[in-house]
Amino acid sequence: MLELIDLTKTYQGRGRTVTALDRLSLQVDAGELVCVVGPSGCGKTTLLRCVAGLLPYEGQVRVAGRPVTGPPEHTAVVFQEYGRSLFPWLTVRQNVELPLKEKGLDRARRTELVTESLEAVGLAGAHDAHPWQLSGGMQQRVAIARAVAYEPSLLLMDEPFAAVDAQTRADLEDLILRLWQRLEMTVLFITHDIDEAVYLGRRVIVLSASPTTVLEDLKIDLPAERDQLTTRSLPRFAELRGHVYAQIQRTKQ
Ligand SMILES: Nc1ncnc2c1ncn2[C@@H]1O[C@H](COP(=O)(O)OP(=O)(O)OP(=O)(O)O)[C@@H](O)[C@H]1O
Repeated sequence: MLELIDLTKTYQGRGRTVTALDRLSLQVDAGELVCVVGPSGCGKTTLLRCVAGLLPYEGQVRVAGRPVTGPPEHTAVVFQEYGRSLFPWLTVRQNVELPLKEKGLDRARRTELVTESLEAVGLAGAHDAHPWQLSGGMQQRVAIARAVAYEPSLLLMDEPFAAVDAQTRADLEDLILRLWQRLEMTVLFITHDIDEAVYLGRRVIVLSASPTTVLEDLKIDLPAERDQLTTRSLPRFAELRGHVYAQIQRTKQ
């Protein structure tokens, strides 16, 4: 589904060249949920933006076999800044519906998808609210509803829960797990939170410090059914998070 081969990204500016990604290779199969972690500034956002077709790059990025030269088809992105990703002058319903109009779906199908997705994220009663009338966690739910209503085969998430409180974050993590299982999407989830990566991911990709490449591709051998309390108290969970933590510390030395 997703293939990165020798992906390299350099930023040029004011006489300075930053190599954010250095011949990074990675493969994600259809239907996988893969988390990417790494030290601050290592290029996680850069990686996601290359895959989303928002940045030029060197090397190869392919989604469903096609080279990425712009936003790939059947792909949705959820960013960290929910405040900036929703249109404040549109209602919740209109925000979720907009990409469906662009996709050319008829009104009946759009209504069906908007209703279903808002229900799935627990916002069935908020259709006519404006984003600024909602809490941060609710706004991020709208952004998630908008992404899943689009019925993407690839969902890209860039630290989507970094700005919400711990309780909301746990709820949103479980929401993503449910939606992923139900909709059979491929999910690439960027986070700086090691616990979150181990809890959500079936694989965790640990990135090195800049110039960045893949330091480890770790299979998360926890039971498939995850639960905030049970999963996080498993000895294996503690082992895996300790291992990833040590790897990231090592990259900082
Ligand atoms: N537009 C830009 N121009 C120049 N350098 C940039 C630009 N965007 C990012 N960089 C540099 O590229 C590197 C990777 O940045 P990026 O934002 O992708 O990292 P990150 O891992 O997502 O960071 P964080 O964990 O802090 O969110 C950093 O050294 C950053 O300074």
